[in-house]
This record gives sequence, structure tokens and C-alpha cells, in this order.
Amino acid sequence: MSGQNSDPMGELKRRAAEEAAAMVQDGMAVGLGTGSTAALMIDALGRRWADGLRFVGIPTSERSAEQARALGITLVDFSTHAQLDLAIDGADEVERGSLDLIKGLGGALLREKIVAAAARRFVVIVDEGKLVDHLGSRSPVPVEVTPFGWESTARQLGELGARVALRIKRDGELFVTDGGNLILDCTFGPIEDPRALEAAIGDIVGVIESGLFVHRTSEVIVAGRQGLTRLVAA
Ligand SMILES: O=C(CO)[C@H](O)[C@H](O)COP(=O)(O)O
Repeated sequence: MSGQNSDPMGELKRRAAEEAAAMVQDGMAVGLGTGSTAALMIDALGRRWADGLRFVGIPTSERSAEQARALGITLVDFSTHAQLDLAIDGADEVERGSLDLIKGLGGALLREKIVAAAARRFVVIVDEGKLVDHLGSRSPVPVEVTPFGWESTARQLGELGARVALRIKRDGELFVTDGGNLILDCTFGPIEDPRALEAAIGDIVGVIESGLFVHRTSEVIVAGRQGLTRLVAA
């Protein structure tokens, strides 16, 4: 069988990633997301870099930094670029209408949220399977917490109505973030008021950040069976 059409959704995700990468212009400071979709976008930026485009990137994880560095992309940090022109990232769920997100199944939510908050435009790339009517319908909300006292933090997250699971890797080791913290995956079910939940989670001592991204998205590029769709925040 020809490999060309063996993964039509993968091909559409690649096109969505290329469309997002096409938004980068010479001289921009760009946030580079994390995950399999963001990796396709970084690859696309690498091709544009090889063609002569020049910009600087702030990566949202060590993984993305390594990938971008290998492609020759210049990386900077917030000491020289406290504001970014654009950030591009994937997501685990996108709420239709609001374009609010759940992120962090890849474990990079803290740096991803800092980068999204620093960007004038935040563009998200997903396949259509990530679109939901209510956040929390399929994905838990990942919450990054300090290792010290995580059991107490978990208990308090449970009091908000979540089923809480400490993230463990496939090899049985604890998942530790790039910042040296732990992730608690909190299953709430469909979330009625993401803004209120984000605030309530953030109020718990020991919580560093949650994977709820509320009112942060400028645009979503969706790869679907019918092709690419662009959703813009109302
Ligand atoms: O939030 C993330 C990492 O922390 C990713 O953006 C999210 O998990 C989507 O990843 P993928 O594109 O591999 O489905």
C-alpha cells in the first residue's frame, strides 16, 4: 500500500501546522509549543528557517527547545523578549464557541501558559477530535503542584469535586515536569464555568498552575476530515 494516504488525519494535522507556521514573519518573537502537533509546526518552521526566514523562539519545554535547536532556530528567553508577537501550540480539548482550552497532557502546561500569556496572539492547532461542547468532557485537567505536600494539595483538589490521580510514567516512575514539579490529573467531568474553576484551583496552596486556558486563545486551526477550518475567538 502506498504510504501517502495511509494517515489522512496525520496529513491534515501537518497541513494545519504548516498554516500556523506560515503566520510567522521575519523579525518576530515566537512561542514554540509542545506535543506532537506543535512538533509538526516546529518542523515546518525549520523548513522556513532553511529558506531564509529569521525569527527568535521561546520554547515551552526542553523537548521543543532541543527540536528547535537541532533545526538551527535561534532561541531566546524572557530576559530579552518579555513580550512575544505570536505563540503557537496544540491542546487537549478546545471548547466550541469560547475557544477555552485544556492543556498539559504532555506535561508542559506551566511554560505553555506563561508563553501564551506573554503573546499578543495565541494560535492553537488541533484535530477535530479535540473539539468539545464543555471542557472536561474527555480530558482531565492537569494541575502542576509542588512535590512538597502534594498529598494535601491533592486532597483539596478532591474537595473541588475532582477525582485526582498523581501522574506516573509508563515505566512506573513519577512524572516530573521541566520545572521539577509533579502533575495531578484532575477529572471533573464537563465543566460549567472554566473561569471559576481555574480561580478555585489557583487558590489552593501548593498549586503552581492548572491546564485550564481561559480567554487566552486568539485562533484555532482545526484539521478535520473536510479539510482545515479556522475558528476565531468571539
Ligand atoms: O498541552 C500540551 C503539552 O503540555 C499539548 O499541547 C497537548 O497535550 C496536545 O498534544 P498533541 O498535539 O500531542 O495531541
